[in-house]
Amino acid sequence: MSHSDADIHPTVEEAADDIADMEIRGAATIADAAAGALATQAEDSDAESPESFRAEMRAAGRRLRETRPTAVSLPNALRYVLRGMEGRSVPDLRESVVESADEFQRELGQAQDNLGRIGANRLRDGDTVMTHCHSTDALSCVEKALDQGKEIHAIVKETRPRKQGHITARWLRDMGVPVTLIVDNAARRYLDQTDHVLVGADSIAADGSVINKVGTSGLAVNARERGVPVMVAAQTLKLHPDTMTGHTVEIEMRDEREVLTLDEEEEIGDVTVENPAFDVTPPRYVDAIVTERGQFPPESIVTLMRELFGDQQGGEPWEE
Ligand SMILES: O=C(COP(=O)(O)O)[C@H](O)[C@H](O)COP(=O)(O)O
Repeated sequence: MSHSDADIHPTVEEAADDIADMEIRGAATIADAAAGALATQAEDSDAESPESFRAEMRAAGRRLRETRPTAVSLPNALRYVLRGMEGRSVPDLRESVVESADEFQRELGQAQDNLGRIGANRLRDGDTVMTHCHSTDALSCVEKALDQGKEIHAIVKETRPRKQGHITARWLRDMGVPVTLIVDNAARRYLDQTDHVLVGADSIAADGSVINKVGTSGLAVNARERGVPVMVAAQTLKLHPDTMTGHTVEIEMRDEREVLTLDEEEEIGDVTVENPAFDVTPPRYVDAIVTERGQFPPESIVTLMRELFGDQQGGEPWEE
């Protein structure tokens, strides 16, 4: 690496590209990768002064931050690691970043395990869950239920346009769960055979709204109409601190080519394609948000947010 103040490590560039291209995807996995990339930036830095080290870390943080806007786990991870940066010399700063990234990654894994155990208690022996997209937090609940000796079945929504349902189907098969894969449009029909809708979250807002893969809100409304409870598995890393002061969560709009190929467009003719990646499920359609700190009705999540973020003031650590 050269000695310029804002040198971004190739590992950070690669992680940022992979997050933007969804080679690395899912809120928890994105956060884990971002923390790991910051640790590499720190470890390999040849900055000669504390100022240039800090400038490098901020530049790396900004590069990662700009990849995808909706999953708050990403800025929450960057805040955790960069706020842990302390020391007066480059070696001290380096050590603090590496330690803080390590601690973040350990806590993330631990939170997912704890959340899984709490969520598993909602599932009974023989239950069928319906999933949407691919959520490691949601699958942790199924895994822990299996550990408790329960038999669980899954109806897995394909999840157009990227078909993350295929990843979920593979993970569940690896756990030994019988899987029925359905197209998204069949979900309402199969709710009659479903005991729980089980999804993850990219962000949870202060009013208890759940921001998750587009299609989650329609599924939740249908589930309410059919009397099927909706369970959202989301570790506290998914709580969005800015929403406590009235900010809304930005919904990522992705490339139209995920929906319509060039060949298809040539056949149809010129049309406008909209491809929002996420949507907002209002709290009244959600029965429980399961976190590593316990399960909450969505309306009361703000209390937990105040406890966790109440004292956080000031600018973003990658902008300072
Ligand atoms: O919506 C998605 C992934 O969207 P994308 O595929 O566009 O990233 C997942 O449900 C959440 O990120 C939660 O996942 P996890 O529980 O693993 O954090």
